Amino acid sequence: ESNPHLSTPDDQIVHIDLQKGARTPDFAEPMRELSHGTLNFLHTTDTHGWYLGHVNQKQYSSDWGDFISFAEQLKNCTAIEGGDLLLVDTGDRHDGNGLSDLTFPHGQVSETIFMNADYDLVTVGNHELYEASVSRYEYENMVPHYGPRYISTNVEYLKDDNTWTIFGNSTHRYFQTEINGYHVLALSFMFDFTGGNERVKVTPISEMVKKQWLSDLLSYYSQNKQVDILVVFGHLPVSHQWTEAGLLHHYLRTFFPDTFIQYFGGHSHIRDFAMYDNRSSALQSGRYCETVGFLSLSDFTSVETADSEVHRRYIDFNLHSFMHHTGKNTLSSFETDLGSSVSRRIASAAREMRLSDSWGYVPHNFYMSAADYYNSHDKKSLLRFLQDKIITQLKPELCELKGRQPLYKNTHNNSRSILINSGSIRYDLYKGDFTRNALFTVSPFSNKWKVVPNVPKDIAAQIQGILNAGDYIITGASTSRKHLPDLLSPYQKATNARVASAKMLNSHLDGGIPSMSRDQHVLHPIDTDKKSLSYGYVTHDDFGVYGDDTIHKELPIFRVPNVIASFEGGANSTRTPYTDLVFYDFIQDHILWALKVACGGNVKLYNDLAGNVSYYNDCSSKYNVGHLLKKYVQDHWPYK
Ligand SMILES: O=c1ccn([C@@H]2O[C@H](COP(=O)(O)O)[C@@H](O)[C@H]2O)c(=O)[nH]1
Repeated sequence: ESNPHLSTPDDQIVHIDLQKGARTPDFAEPMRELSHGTLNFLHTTDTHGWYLGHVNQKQYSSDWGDFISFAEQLKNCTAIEGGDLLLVDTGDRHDGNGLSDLTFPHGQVSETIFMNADYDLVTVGNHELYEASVSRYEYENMVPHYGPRYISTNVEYLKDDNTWTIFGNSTHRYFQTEINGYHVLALSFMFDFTGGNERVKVTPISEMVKKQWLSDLLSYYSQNKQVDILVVFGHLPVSHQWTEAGLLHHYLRTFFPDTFIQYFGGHSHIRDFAMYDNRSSALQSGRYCETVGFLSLSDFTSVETADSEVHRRYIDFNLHSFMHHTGKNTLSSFETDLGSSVSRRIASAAREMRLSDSWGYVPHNFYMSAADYYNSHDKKSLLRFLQDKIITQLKPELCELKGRQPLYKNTHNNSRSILINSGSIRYDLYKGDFTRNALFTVSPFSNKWKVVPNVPKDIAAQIQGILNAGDYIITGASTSRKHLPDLLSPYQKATNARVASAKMLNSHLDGGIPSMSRDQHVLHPIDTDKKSLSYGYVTHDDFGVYGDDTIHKELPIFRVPNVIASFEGGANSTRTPYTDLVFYDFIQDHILWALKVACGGNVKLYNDLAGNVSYYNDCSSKYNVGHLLKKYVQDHWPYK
């Protein structure tokens, strides 16, 4: 690689500090600068345990130790220019990476790595709320570690003495910044999450705005205290389409009509920036340690002065970006003692967990939304690959239920269709070693498999179509599925929304180019030399298309289906007219809903089918999608 920094004696250190097998970034990539203000923020969200970095992707190959060095160095840089720097995290710190998911509870080791970062504001995400053991660990370790800096305004925790308390140190934090002495009032709100365990409670924003105690608190601060800025951070998307964000902003403005409000969001895993009015802005900083969000403000304290200056950057999570923005050109001058000790700690945790054990070599990248599932020739579609090659390896087997339930046998040679929700697929599969870590990154969920046996073929053939159809069918059906969890992840929903808006824009401009990005239509100085650019984020937000620090070529995006479905015909000669419908237990309610729709008025048929649902394979730690992938890699892509 042409890397001026690595030609120094320091190059050896690069290889020590990047985690095992990790690729060095391209230090020649073109970069947009940060513009410092008097109040600056670094924001992370939805890290999901990726503290090891993305070893197969040079663009995101830094680890959490590098991030800690970056934050420390940037704090020095902004201080020299007379600015404060605050660090903010908006939750979801596990589920999706071996480092966090190989321990019980999830996050037991990875949280201790995360906690080395000196956050000023930390809060809880929905992934801290699914499992009671995880919520307890978070409440008993992370909350005391960050003390007054860990807050939540609308999430509560049930303590052992059976009393409810706020999930954090307080509902708010009021403090002064170190350098400029700004008076900050911080609040934290999570989206309306209903899937939590029995020890947690989320009060939706629509209910919060009616709470007397909250209105008393806001009145008190607005009338009795100096508030230079309201910082509202939480596990909640910042998009204009997310109605809870608009409701919250409208409510806060009734107490603080002129105060600058800075929002930080998360959950939908995208890079995003929005302006809600001319004295507020909102930043969302992606996912999985791919992005560090940077936001700076100047002239924001008084409505009388000139317009506030707002600047945002989405920083790629690699050493090139981190060193560039802190003006360091050797690794030894960049790394801090704490940063390098955290890198070493991660390496030893990864060794203990054997995260880099690998079973074969993935020959090329497979993409969830950057390849077209609907094009059967698109060899890079992860969803099509999973559908055609991976889930078809499933066999009936019982683990927990062994001896308690008969093992399913396809005695009549039925055909078989296996369905999974696309939301269970969390990340692309990249070219390179298929490691233990990849078992968790592509699909971390430990779901079990169920079967509806003997479904008439014409009924079975409709299920995927019904589940993938647009909302108009769903709301029009007599049996609404509104109460059911989303089949898509929030990220996939955001992707589909982007595809839809790009289609609208394209059809408006030139008669319709399916699934092309808007970047095609934006005149951009760097478009002239796209060949030399690498693929990566090109973010479209309320400020335009220049927010990403590294100048990339944009990957195409394609619509993601709600569910994917394999179909295996069985041997022709003796095939029955029935199909066994096999699916992840997470989507059982959806399957039954779709079955009911497909059965139409034939209530008896539906009742007979639904009454026969049983476990097909309950060995989740051996047969979930991650493990089926591993089996395929061992059989088809072993090391030579
Ligand atoms: O067991 C599970 C749990 C969740 N999902 C999918 O994930 C989203 C939730 O997204 P988060 O970003 O994790 O909050 C849910 O809607 C499902 O699509 C799953 O497939 N299996």
